[in-house]
Amino acid sequence: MQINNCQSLEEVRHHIDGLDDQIVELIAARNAYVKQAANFKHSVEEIKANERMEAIMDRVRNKAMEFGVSPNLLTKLYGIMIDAMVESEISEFRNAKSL
Ligand SMILES: C=C(O[C@@H]1C=C(C(=O)O)C=C[C@H]1O)C(=O)O
Repeated sequence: MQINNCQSLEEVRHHIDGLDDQIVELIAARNAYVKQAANFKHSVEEIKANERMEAIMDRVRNKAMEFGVSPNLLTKLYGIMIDAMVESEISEFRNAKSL
């Protein structure tokens, strides 16, 4: 991704706002796929998929280091995000079962 050399605070904030819009859209898309994962699982225990979570954390921490961002920040952000998405996957799973 190209990073512009900004000439004003307004320009900096314009880029930040644009990136925030994309981040929110990406999080919503990610959550939509996580919910679909419920279709392929058979129990709440299976939904939690701890091994997969750990693999994601490793991958994201490595990616963070590649891009010069704190791996601990990414661990915290992903921890919060995955916990919330697992909850939405569990709701999806329970709704599908009660149909
Ligand atoms: C989407 C899945 O289910 C859950 C949600 C995950 C995620 O948010 O990436 C990862 C593992 C599971 O906790 C999956 O098993 O792949």
